[in-house]
Amino acid sequence: MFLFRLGFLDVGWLDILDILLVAVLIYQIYNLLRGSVASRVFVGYLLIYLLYLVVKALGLNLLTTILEYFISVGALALIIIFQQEIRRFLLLIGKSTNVVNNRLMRRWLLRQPYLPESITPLKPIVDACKTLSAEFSGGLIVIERNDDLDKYVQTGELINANLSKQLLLSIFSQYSPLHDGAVIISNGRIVAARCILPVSDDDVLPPALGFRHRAALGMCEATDAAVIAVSEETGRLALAINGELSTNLSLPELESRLDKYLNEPGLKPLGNITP
Ligand SMILES: Nc1ncnc2c1ncn2[C@@H]1O[C@H](COP(=O)(O)OP(=O)(O)OP(=O)(O)O)[C@@H](O)[C@H]1O
Repeated sequence: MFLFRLGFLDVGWLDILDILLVAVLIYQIYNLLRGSVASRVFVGYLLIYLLYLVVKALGLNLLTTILEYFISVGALALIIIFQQEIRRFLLLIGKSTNVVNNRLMRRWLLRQPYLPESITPLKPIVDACKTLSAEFSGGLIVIERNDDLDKYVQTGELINANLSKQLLLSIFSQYSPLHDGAVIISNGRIVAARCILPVSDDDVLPPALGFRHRAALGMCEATDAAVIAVSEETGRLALAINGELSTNLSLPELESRLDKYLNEPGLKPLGNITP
C-alpha cells in the first residue's frame, strides 16, 4: 500500500486514512469541548503528552518514567473530569445510530410498511411564535422529525388536536393550566402539552438563558427534533437543532432554518412555510 516517500518516511493509503480519521476525531472533540473549562484541561493534557514524546525521543529516562505515570493516572482523571462531555458525545453517537427510535430505520430494517404521514405545516407554528414573541409570552415547541418522541409525550397532557396558531396561543397563555413545559407537535397535530424535556448540562450556555433554553438544547441533544424556545423575559426566539442552540433569531431566520432542517430530502415531508 506504498504511496510516496516523505524524507525517510514511507507514506501509504492506510497512513493517509489514519491521519484523516485522527483529524476528524480531534475536530469532533474540539467541537464538543469548545469554550468550556474542559477544553483548557484537554489542551494541558495534550501539551504534557507532547512533552512526554519529546523527552522520550531525547532518551531522558527518569523524566520519561515520571511523565508516563502522570499520563496513565491522567487518563483516568480525564474520564472523571470529562464525564459530562463523554456522556454528551455518546448520546450524540447513540442518537445518530438510534435504530429503535428512528422511524425511517425501523421501516427499512423491520420491513414495516410505509404508512403515508400527514404533514406538519410550519406556518401556524411560526405565526404563533411571532405573537408569543411580541407579547412576551414564553413558549417551548418541539417539532418531531424522525425520532419517536412518545417517551416525552407521556410526561405531559395528551391533546391530539389539529395544529393551529390559536390553539398554540391558548396553550401558552399565562392563564392556561397547560402553559408550563413544552408542546410536542407531530404529523400536523399537537400531540401533547406540559411535557417535560431533558435538560442540557452544557456549560457553554450564557447564564442569562435559563431552564427553558436548557430544555430546548437538551431535547435536541437527545433526539433529532427541532425545538423552538420563545423567551418570556425578552421575547427573543431561539431554535435548537442537532445539539446546537441558535439564539436571537429573527422570524425569517427561524422560518428558513426550520424549513431547511425539517424539509431536508430523505425525510418524511413536513410541508412548506408560506409567508
Ligand atoms: N425541563 C423542562 N421541560 C419543559 N419545560 C421546561 C423545562 N424547564 C423549564 N421549562 C419551562 O421554562 C419555563 C421558564 O424557565 P426559565 O425562566 O428558567 O427559562 P429561561 O430559559 O430563562 O426562559 P425565559 O427567557 O422565558 O425566562 C418554565 O416555567 C417551564 O415552563
